[in-house]
This record gives sequence, structure tokens and C-alpha cells, in this order.
Amino acid sequence: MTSLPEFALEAEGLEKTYPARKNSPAKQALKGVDLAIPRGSIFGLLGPNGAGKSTFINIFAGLVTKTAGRGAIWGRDIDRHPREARAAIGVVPQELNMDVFFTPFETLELMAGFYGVPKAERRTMELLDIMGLADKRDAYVRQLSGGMKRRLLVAKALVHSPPVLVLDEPTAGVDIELRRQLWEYVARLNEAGVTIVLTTHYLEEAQELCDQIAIVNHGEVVACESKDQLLKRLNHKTLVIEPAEPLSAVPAGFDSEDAVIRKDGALAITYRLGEASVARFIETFHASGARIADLRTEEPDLEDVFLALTYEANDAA
Ligand SMILES: Nc1ncnc2c1ncn2[C@@H]1O[C@H](COP(=O)(O)OP(=O)(O)OP(=O)(O)O)[C@@H](O)[C@H]1O
Repeated sequence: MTSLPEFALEAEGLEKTYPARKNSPAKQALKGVDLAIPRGSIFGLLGPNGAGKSTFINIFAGLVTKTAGRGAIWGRDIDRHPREARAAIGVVPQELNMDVFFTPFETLELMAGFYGVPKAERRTMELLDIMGLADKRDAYVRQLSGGMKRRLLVAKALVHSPPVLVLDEPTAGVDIELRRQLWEYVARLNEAGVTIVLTTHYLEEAQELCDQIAIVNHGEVVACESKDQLLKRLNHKTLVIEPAEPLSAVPAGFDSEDAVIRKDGALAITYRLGEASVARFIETFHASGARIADLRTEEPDLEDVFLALTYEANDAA
């Protein structure tokens, strides 16, 4: 047995410039991206619209030709061993593009045939079942709802049992219930050993699901770390005090602190970790004569980090 690669996907100096067209100038969508996605991770690729996420993914999917750099999937170079590289990856595209004249069953069988999966090894019914489409096996694809089509696309990307599954904005336009189901399935696939790479605008979801995160902005990777490290970058917390009676102003004693009264009437005090004591804030609050109805702390979330990083990068541009 050959040993497993350390990285599921690798990019080195990956560049893409889309050539100029009649009405638009040339566009450098990727400016030399270095990224190594560890095997076994759930890796999130985050970035604002137009950052270059789809371009990155589409180079690995074989849909976009890179301008320069090197790419490898499961240790196989995409230029030197394109077939082996593609066999190791399943891509769920952003657009719901599929042939509407086939049934879900036929769609998966055709795809399996395309990948040369022998009949005895096909997982068509298993995949339909897992994606909640078993009762639609013979329906026409055009009769499926958007959410069902999305699930069929995921099933389609899995027919050849690839060790790497890439999902490009998979939950855009998918309702909350279905999104949950999809994430549960993605998490189960990951537990079974599949490396997951996903692009998403839903920061909350990346925060919940991903263990590694790269933030892409203007065709460059501005951060690539474990989620926990990324969150630690913003080394502050907020203490939120809900007063028993409405406050007319920030209580005395908090003048030098970063304290504000929120729209809902709560007092929010932001402090740097290790530099302030919550106990002292509570004492100060009581000393002002106010009473506490409730109390909680808030940690910075991925959205804060994301904004901070893309804001800095925008500033520097
Ligand atoms: N086929 C193309 N021809 C010319 N320019 C393109 C093409 N595809 C993408 N671009 C441009 O390249 C840049 C990166 O686009 P890309 O779709 O990779 O970004 P993205 O981060 O995936 O954004 P989104 O989430 O909106 O899809 C954008 O400025 C986009 O307009």
C-alpha cells in the first residue's frame, strides 16, 4: 500500500490571469497562492466576493487553466498526472448545472460510468439514500427543488469515492434545515476520512465546521491557520451586563474603559485578555448604584477576525 500524502491539496505560487475581453480588461484573480491543505481536515476557504476562491477551486477541478504555479491533489501533480489527480477529487460546483433530462439514478450512473467505476462497485442507491433522494430516483431532475438538486450534486461528486471533496458555496440558497443535514453529512464523511474543502460566505458555518481556515482577499491568502489560532488573533473579550433598571449613561468608573450602552440597553465592556478583571468591572458597576439583572461574556467570532484581516489588506492595497 502506498503511504498517504500529508496534504490533500497543495498549491505553490498559483496564479491566474483571465485575459482581457472586449469590454473588460485582463484580471489577475490569483496572485501566487501558496496553500497546503492537510489530509483529514475540514478546510474553509473564506473571502469576499471576487476574492478568487472559485478560481482556486476550479483550477483543481480542471475547469480553469492556471497561468503559473503548481498544484497537486492527493500528492499527484495536476499537470504531470492529471487523471490520477482528478480521480482523487470530487467537486460540488456553485451553479446548479446538470442535465435535466436524466433522473437522479441515471445521473449518478452516468457519472460513475464517466469515472470508470465498475458496476459492482457503484454506490448509486446508497448515495441517493444518504442524500435523502431515494424516493426521487426516477423523477426528472427538472422536477426537483433547488435543495434536492444541490444534494444530487453532492452525490454526483462522490460517485468515485474521492478522498477529497470540495464544495463551492454549497449552502447558498439552501434552507436552514437542509443546510444542517448537509453539514451533518459532510461531518460524517470527514469522520470517515474524507478531506473536505469548502468555500463559504457563512462565517458562522466555517466557525462551526472547519478546523483549518484560509482567508483569501484580492487573489492572495491573507491568513491560513487553525480556527482556534485565528480566533486568538483577536485577543479580546466583551463583558455584557444587563442592568436591572435602564442606564441613562455609561456608569462612572467605566470612563476610561471601552464601554458602550447597546441598543438593547445592555452595557458592553470590551477588554484585552489578561489586562482587566471581570470582578473589578462588576464592583465598579455596583459602586455606581446600578444593579445587575444578567451577565455574560462574548468571545470575538470569526466575523471579527475576517473583517479585521480583509480590512487591513484592503487598506494596504
Ligand atoms: N471567466 C472569467 N473571466 C474573467 N474574469 C473572471 C472570470 N471568472 C472570474 N473572474 C474574475 O476573477 C476574480 C475572482 O473571481 P472568483 O469567482 O474566483 O472569486 P470568488 O472569490 O469565488 O467570488 P464569488 O464568491 O463571488 O464566486 C473576480 O474579479 C472575477 O470577476
